[in-house]
Amino acid sequence: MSWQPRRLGIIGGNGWLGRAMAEAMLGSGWLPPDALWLSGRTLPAQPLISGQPVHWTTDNQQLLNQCDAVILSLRPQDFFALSLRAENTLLISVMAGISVAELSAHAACSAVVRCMPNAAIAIRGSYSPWLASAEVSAAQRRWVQSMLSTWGSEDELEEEDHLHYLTGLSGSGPAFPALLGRAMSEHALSRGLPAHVVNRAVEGVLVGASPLLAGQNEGPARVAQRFLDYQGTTAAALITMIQEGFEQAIHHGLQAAEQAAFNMTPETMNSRTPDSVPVGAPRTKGDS
Ligand SMILES: NC(=O)C1=CN([C@@H]2O[C@H](COP(=O)(O)OP(=O)(O)OC[C@H]3O[C@@H](n4cnc5c(N)ncnc54)[C@H](O)[C@@H]3O)[C@@H](O)[C@H]2O)C=CC1
Ligand SMILES: O=C(O)[C@@H]1CCC=N1
Repeated sequence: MSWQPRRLGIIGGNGWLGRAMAEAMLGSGWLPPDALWLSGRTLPAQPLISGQPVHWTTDNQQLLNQCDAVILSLRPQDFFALSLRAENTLLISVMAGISVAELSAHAACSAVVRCMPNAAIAIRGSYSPWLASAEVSAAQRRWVQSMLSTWGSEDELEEEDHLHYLTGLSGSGPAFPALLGRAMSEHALSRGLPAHVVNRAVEGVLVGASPLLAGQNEGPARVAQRFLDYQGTTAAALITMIQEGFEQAIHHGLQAAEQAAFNMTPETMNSRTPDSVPVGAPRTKGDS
């Protein structure tokens, strides 16, 4: 048996992710524009890139009345101020750190899905792990899978802790190669190379070489080892980077993101600064 909502809504539909999700679902032909409702605090200054005639509203209740599946795509710190009753709605959250239990309690809704896409939705290349409350039926799960497939690839998870962890690893996704690229650019520019050459060299590394790593389990580890075994100039760079703490910095960064996701409470949401979540700090929410 299949499940199909009459209409799908996105609360926060004018944001970075909201617009990207809408474009992906429309652009793939998965959703007709008339079946999509988007809400924002104000009506958008710009239509969707695709120019498709979707419904826009500033009234979240109107959106809820129209739609039987609704994606929550507002910032976590705006969630608890949102007045929401979604009893008969399949509620799908992309928000970092707001648990299934919190979603369910705040929205008076038992059928809840959490997923964690990343900014690569814009090119339909997101990896989006997700999990569902027990009240989400098998048919609804299949529908969720098909929706997430328009954003890129997906995996259903069993444990919410794993979603908190992946909020950093894959949810932050494009930010990490971007940081690597920034460090490489800064160094090359400091050595006097022309900016256009630096830009093309870094893009070649991050974008051109990435397909080398695609689709292979353990791919990055094998590729790195092959260069280490070669014992050439690349190994000189890798050995120095490893000795200088490259991997430790990555591990600490992922741990900091996990802690930030796990400890997202109304108190921490508005007060997070780069050093406000110490690495290795004890977990404070939940019992695991
Ligand atoms: N940007 C990213 O790369 C990722 C973001 N996320 C999650 O996605 C969610 C959305 O993130 P972004 O799109 O980046 O944020 P954003 O700030 O670009 O968009 C949020 C939108 O929600 C709107 N909004 C706030 N309160 C509202 C209300 N009461 N009713 C209707 N609209 C309201 C804002 O005006 C804004 O347009 C966040 O919870 C974030 O944790 C998850 C994975 C990746
Ligand atoms: O940086 C953030 O808070 C969002 C949530 C997960 C990835 N990006």
